[in-house]
Amino acid sequence: MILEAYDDQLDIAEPLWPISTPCARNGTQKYCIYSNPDFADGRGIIFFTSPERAAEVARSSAFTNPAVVRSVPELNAAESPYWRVEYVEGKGMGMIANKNFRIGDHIMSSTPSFMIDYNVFHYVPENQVVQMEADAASTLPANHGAIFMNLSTHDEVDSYETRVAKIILTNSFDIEEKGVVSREDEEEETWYTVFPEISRLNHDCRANADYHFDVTTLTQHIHAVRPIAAGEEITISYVDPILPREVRRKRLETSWHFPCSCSLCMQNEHQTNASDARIWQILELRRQLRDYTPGSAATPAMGELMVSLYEQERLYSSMYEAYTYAALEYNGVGEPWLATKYARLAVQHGLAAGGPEDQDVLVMKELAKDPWSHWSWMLRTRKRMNWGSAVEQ
Ligand SMILES: C[S@@+](CC[C@H](N)C(=O)[O-])C[C@H]1O[C@@H](n2cnc3c(N)ncnc32)[C@H](O)[C@@H]1O
Repeated sequence: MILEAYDDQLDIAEPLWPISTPCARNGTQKYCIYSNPDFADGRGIIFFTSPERAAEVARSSAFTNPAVVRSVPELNAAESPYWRVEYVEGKGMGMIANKNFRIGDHIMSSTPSFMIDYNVFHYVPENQVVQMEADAASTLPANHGAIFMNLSTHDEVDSYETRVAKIILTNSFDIEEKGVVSREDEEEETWYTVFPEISRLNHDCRANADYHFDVTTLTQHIHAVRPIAAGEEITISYVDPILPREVRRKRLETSWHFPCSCSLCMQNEHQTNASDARIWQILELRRQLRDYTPGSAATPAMGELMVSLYEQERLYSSMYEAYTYAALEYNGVGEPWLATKYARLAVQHGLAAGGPEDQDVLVMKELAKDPWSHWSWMLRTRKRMNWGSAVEQ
């Protein structure tokens, strides 16, 4: 692995990325630090990626039209009437609600400190990644740098370099977005991303808030997915919530290195067995409801059962999935009113959890507008009765 100076890059030059460090090269692959301290009115942002991706990022709307980023409410707020950062027993710092929130209420929004292309971890040796991350962190504007360097490292660290690496490891979200670099022919890419203020949110298997990323503003948004009372801790789920307890616990131990002590993990044996049984039933129902062949056994009653199981399981951030299944089943047998009821609920809950671009939200908006013209109208009936030329087998 060779470290290369920045100035041999072809198409990335000032003022797109005013600050850089030497690049790492591995065969034809090349990965560099691209830092822009002017991003989001002087908040700053760092990318660790290839020159081609950095060039595309710099052409995206968040860079070419700063007004779109500026228009986000509560953007990068260091303090807020909505929340405060406070020590929480057994979890380190956490975020506490300063007011009551209703489902769908916006809590906070933040732009990243770092966005690291996942390929970096495949092509650049670990010690070099650590050194480049450390060099990059020092390019953040002072205020942003101080917030970033104060984030949790989960456990003790002994050097500046390890601190930066551990902060990134402890606080990153996987941002899987087509569109950060928008090339149709590309597979969806993943960016390992730190949003500093949002990093104070601790885990709960039945979280009361959820997040989604807006690619046009490079912003992570947090919304309430159930009513939150002033004084309650605001939480998100670090793992897929639709997993049996032992699997959730193991994932948290392996990936996050803390034992799960949320209310769901601490239930007694009867409650745990009942919860796990519901999870297995949800997974089986999901398989049947996703089956669109003529032989599918899916019915509206299964959609209703799915909604009930999600409610019993307190799957607040996923409720919109259950409503979506129910809406599609009712529409699939020609019940427009119940289909519309569930489609509206799916949109209401989905906007908070998945955001306006979420696939279920888009499909449910269409269904709620006109169930009769929706692709799902009488789909089950048509398939089972083998009606019409549009029937796929
Ligand atoms: C993204 S940070 C969350 C904020 C962190 N507590 C702080 O002090 O900044 C993730 C770290 O918080 C701690 N953490 C988060 N959720 C937790 C939970 N439910 N129980 C115990 N520790 C938790 C773990 O140390 C984890 O590595």
